[in-house]
Amino acid sequence: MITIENLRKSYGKLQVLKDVSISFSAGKVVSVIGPNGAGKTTLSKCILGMVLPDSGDIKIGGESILKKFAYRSQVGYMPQIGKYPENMKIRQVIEMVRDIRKDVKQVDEELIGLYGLEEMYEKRMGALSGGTKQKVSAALAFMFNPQILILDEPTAGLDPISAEILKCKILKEKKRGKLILITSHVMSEIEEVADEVLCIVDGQVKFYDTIVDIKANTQEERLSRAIAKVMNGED
Ligand SMILES: Nc1ncnc2c1ncn2[C@@H]1O[C@H](COP(=O)(O)OP(=O)(O)OP(=O)(O)O)[C@@H](O)[C@H]1O
Repeated sequence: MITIENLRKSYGKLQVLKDVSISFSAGKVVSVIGPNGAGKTTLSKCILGMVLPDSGDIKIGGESILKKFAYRSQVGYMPQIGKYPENMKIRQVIEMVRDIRKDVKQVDEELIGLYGLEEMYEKRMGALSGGTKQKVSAALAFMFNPQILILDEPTAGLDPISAEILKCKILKEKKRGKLILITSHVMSEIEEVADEVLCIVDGQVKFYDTIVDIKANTQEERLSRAIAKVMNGED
């Protein structure tokens, strides 16, 4: 579904992505892990078209997406921290985005309902708690039925019940054939929702494997220990 070929990106003298090549298939949840500053968000932003790589290519369904726009309607994004106009009400933000995406006839409002956002529609974005803002971001990411979802630390800041709702939604959409890339540092969460783990260290792919194989190869039941073993080269 997504093929990344020899991707490189530098910010000034800092080389953030160093020749990254990888393919992701539909119907999978892939957890993107790695130390702070490893290049995870930069990779996501390249796929989203928010950052232009210096060289290499990204293909979706076999076609290069670089400098193209139409494909973006197929990619939903939930940022780590959503930035919204402080004075707009939740209702206005949702209406505005719906207006931009008038082409989509069947909107998915499940998260709006499950998070009870309608009851808070008249609250201004600037007055919301961090967690409620996250719920708005999650609802918007899933709203237009994108084939690809990129979720950056999606449950950070959500209370346990709200996090559970989001995890169920992720699994439901995966079953419908979507590709979901999740950046997360929470191993228990990765274990619950992901099929595969992509580990990026210092701008390079350290490993990319299924959770089943990572555990089998390291003979570890717990994913955190299995990953620590792979990182230390003990498998
Ligand atoms: N717009 C930018 N200009 C300059 N440097 C940047 C920019 N965006 C990111 N960087 C740098 O690129 C490196 C990789 O950042 P990135 O956000 O991709 O890391 P990450 O793996 O997502 O980290 P984290 O786990 O902390 O979110 C970091 O050193 C960061 O400071």
